[in-house]
Amino acid sequence: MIKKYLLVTKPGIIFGNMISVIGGFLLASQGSVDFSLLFATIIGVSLVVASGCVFNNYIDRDIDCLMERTKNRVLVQGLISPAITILYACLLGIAGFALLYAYTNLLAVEFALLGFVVYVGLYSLYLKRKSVYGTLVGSLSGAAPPVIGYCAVSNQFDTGALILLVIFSLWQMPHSYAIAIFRYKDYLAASIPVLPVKRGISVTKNHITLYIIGFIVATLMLTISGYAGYSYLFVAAVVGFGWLIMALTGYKTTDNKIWARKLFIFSIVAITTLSIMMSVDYSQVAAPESLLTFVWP
Ligand code: HEM
Ligand SMILES: CC(C)=CCC/C(C)=C/CC/C(C)=C/COP(=O)(O)OP(=O)(O)O
Repeated sequence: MIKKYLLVTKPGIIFGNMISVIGGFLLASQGSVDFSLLFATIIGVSLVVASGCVFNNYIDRDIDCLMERTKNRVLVQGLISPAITILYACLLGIAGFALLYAYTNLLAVEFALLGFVVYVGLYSLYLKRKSVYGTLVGSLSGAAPPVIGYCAVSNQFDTGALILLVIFSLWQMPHSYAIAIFRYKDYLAASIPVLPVKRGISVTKNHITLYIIGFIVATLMLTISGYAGYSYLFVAAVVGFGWLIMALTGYKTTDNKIWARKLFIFSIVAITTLSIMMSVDYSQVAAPESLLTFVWP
């Protein structure tokens, strides 16, 4: 009974985002951690992400039934009624936003709202089905959780927050493209315009290589800008160049599916490792200038 209500929230994605929330939060904390704020931020963001995922699953029922990977999902099987699904998604979202509003700050709430609107509104409702740029727009939503974690502490969108946004946005492109390659038949069957389907696997390999190079530069900028230390820099360089070398083997591989699945698995290892390293190897920076002070209208 309960299991279907857990599965419909995409626990794997929630867990992955939780790691990046903690990474952003601890990076901004710079050693002085407010654990009650951390707990509220983790739960609040997880509830908002869960809400977004339930809405996404509700919206995607018609295409999920066409893909091997998703055809057995809870809503495709009709295990939860549409009305209950919508109510459940709303309750998760209300609880998450209320928690963030009560215990964090308006800037964090605004980034949660941004991530939610981009994921459910722009990506799920429209771009995923209509545009090859859906993944690029979707990556903005996936970059929201670590920025929420960071801003829950900093209460300002400074250079550190911007670098986090860029790191996580760039990371998601090879992550998603690798999936789109090893799940190529699924996306073709569901007519989802991901890059490999629209422009071919060779072009996608070029994009993957360029995005990983951009990702490496962005990850190193955290240390160069004084937000993270040299242990983080070393690990970021090893992980980034390891991922790049793995990507480059794609130009010689005889089996794109196996190569892409390895690249996807490495993407999870990469982002998890970096989230941990930025949590433990921050550096004491002077109070950074705010780049962007969102004000609530
Ligand atoms: C443009 C953004 C993203 C896209 C299009 C995307 C797409 C996907 C897809 C389709 C899967 C299922 C792969 C499979 O099972 O074959 C997946 C798995 C996964 N993704 Fe992403 N993802 C994105 C962002 C993220 C973010 C931001 C995180 C966390 C930081 C994340 C973490 C994971 C994890 C942990 C898995 C494996 C667990 C699972 O399959 O549920 N992804 N991703
Ligand atoms: C604050 C907030 C709500 C942030 C959103 C965090 C989040 C869920 C990021 C993932 C973004 C994304 C495009 C996932 C793929 O969805 P998909 O529909 O392509 O995946 P699927 O085919 O497995 O359903």
